[in-house]
This record gives sequence, C-alpha cells and structure tokens, in this order.
Amino acid sequence: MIRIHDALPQSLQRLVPCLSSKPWEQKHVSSGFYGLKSQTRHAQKNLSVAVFPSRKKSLARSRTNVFYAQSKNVFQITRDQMDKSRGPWEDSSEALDLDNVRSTLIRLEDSIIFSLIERAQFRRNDAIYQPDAIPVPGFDRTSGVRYSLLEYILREHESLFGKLRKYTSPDEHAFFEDGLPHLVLPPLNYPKVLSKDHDEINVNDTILRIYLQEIVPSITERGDDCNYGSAATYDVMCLQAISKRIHYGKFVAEAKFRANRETYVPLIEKQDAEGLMALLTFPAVEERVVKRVRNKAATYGQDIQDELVEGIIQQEVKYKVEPEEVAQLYSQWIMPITKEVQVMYLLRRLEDEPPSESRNDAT
Ligand SMILES: O=C(O)C(=O)C[C@]1(C(=O)O)C=C[C@@H](O)C=C1
Repeated sequence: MIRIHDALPQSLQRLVPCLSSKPWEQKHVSSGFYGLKSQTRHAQKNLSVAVFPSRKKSLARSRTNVFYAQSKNVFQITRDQMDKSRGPWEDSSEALDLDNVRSTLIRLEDSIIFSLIERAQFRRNDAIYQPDAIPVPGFDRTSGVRYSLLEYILREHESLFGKLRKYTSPDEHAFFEDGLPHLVLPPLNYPKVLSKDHDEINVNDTILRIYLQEIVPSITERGDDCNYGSAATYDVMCLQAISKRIHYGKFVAEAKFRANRETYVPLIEKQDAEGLMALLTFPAVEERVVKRVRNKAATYGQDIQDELVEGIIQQEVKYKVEPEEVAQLYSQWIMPITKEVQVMYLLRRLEDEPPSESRNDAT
C-alpha cells in the first residue's frame, strides 16, 4: 500500500498539506487504465487528490480550484477553465502512450500465469464443463438445458460483481452479457478514451472456446479429483485474466492510432483489415513477449527454497505449468486474438468522427 503523502510530487507535498495539518483520509486505491491510482479526500478542506505514482503526476481539486502537479511544477487552474479546456476526448495522451499501455500488458501476464498455475494443481475434471453433469440451479433460457458448473459460476460471478459496476469499466467485458444485473452503485463517469461503441467488441465467446478446447487440456492432467469447486473457481480467474488482456487490445489500438493517425486513417477508410493487421504487428515485440512469459512461467512455477541454489533455473525442475505451454498459449492464441481485437476496433475507429476531408487535422 502506498502512502499517499509520499506519492505526491514534492511540489504538491509542500502546497497541499499546508492547507491543514489534519491527516488525509484515504478513500480509494485502484488500478485502472491510468495505472495505479489513489484518491484521497481531505474532509476539512473538501479537497480531493488523485495520485498517479507511476506517472509522477497528481491532481488536487477543491470546489473551485484544481492544482495539477507534474514533476516539480504545480499549476493552478479554476474548475471552469478545466471544464472548458476539455474536448470531447479526454487528454489521456500520457495514459495512451504505447509504452504505458504495453506496461499494463506486462502486468497482466502475471495475473494470467498465476491463475494458470493455480488451475493446474487440479485434474482436468471434465464434469465441470459438461452441461447438466453437476446439478447446479440454473438453466439455459432457450434450450432448457442445465448449465455446466463453469457457466453457472461464471454467471454468478458476473451477476455479483456486475452489481458493483465492474462491467461499466471500459477494460472489463462480461462473458454472459445477457445475465448482467442492475447496478447497486451509480455508474461512474469514465473519461472518454476509447471510441464510441467500443463495448460492442467482445470476443469472450472465442476466448471461452479456446480455453476449453486448447488451454485446459494443455495445462492439466487428465482425470477427476472431485475438486470441482476449486478448479472451476480458478477457471473463472484464468478466463477473466485472459479476457482482460485480450480486450486491452482496444487501448493498444487507440494508442497506435493516436501516434500514427495519418497512416491509419487511409487504411480505415478503405476498411483494409489486412493492411491494419500488418501495420500494428511488431514481430520483434512478439518475440520478446514470448520469451518473457516463458521465463516468468519457469520462475513462478518452481518451488523456491529458503536457500537459493546458484543456477537453480538450469536444474531439473518440475514446473507447476510447463513454461513452453505458456509460451505457446501466448504465441498461438493470446497475441493473435489481441491483434484481432485491435483490427476490429480500428475498423470502426472513425465512426465516432464527423466525415471530413480534414480528418488528419483533428486531434
Ligand atoms: O505491443 C504491441 O504493439 C501490441 O500490439 C501487443 C502485441 C501483443 O499482443 O503482445 C500484439 C501485436 C504486436 O505485434 C506486438 C505485441
């Protein structure tokens, strides 16, 4: 847990605390598409602070003023000025810097690999995936067939977390959108970073199919150990981590589009999917991703002893998940589907903008 005060750039540390000596009350720490973000509210001064430690940037807002600090500089603007300066798109240039977006993809690798390791400790347990094999209290509306245990747990999970507005976040996608509940918390006003209707792009059907047909068989041993609840719970974790990573392709695509608009626009206008795919593909980056996830799977998937033996990586090790399986999962499925999401997103990227000859001038 970061200490808010420590995370503030020095200049804002000097400016903001002098308004009162009362301690700051921490309200909220979250990680979103801006990276780790903390929000605090200063009860006495009605001042709230949002800190983006990884960006060395913070915002302090009162009812009338906004202090914006970056590195050693502090700017003060009125809320009015801030509202007027906001265009239809938020200034998310920093958040959408390709290096920052890629660092989120790197962080998501850890969630995927850890969930796979957890799932792999149990047998395949095919009964989890067969409709009607386990008597869950849920039936398909059209066919009347009882859900599989996995579908039941996934629907229940989405129903609970959906109430807490999980699926209103632009980086979350439900597997069963038909089952999403009413919100019990009011919707949040997310900054507009992605283009309109981006939420119509949802490839979770493909992800679920690949997970069941390819991934589960590659990471688990055949057989049934009756640990249905645990195994299905980790299936949900794996699916959600993979889904988040793949749909993050929308942010990757938006970053690439903003950085290289004049090259993307003609391809989008021609609806040239192949051209877009070629433009957004970086084989050297893909090679590095595969190497890195192989190394991570080898490192996280070992039993680490209290005494580290030199050269442990080279020793005969029984990995919890074969590093090569994780490498292949990335090269065969995760990266190709992430790229498909990028192409789908880009093909629709200009729908949000007025048709104009001066498209290349828009910011
Ligand atoms: O890093 C990028 O540029 C991405 O588009 C992400 C990604 C990936 O899925 O990891 C996909 C396509 C590129 O060829 C390289 C990597």
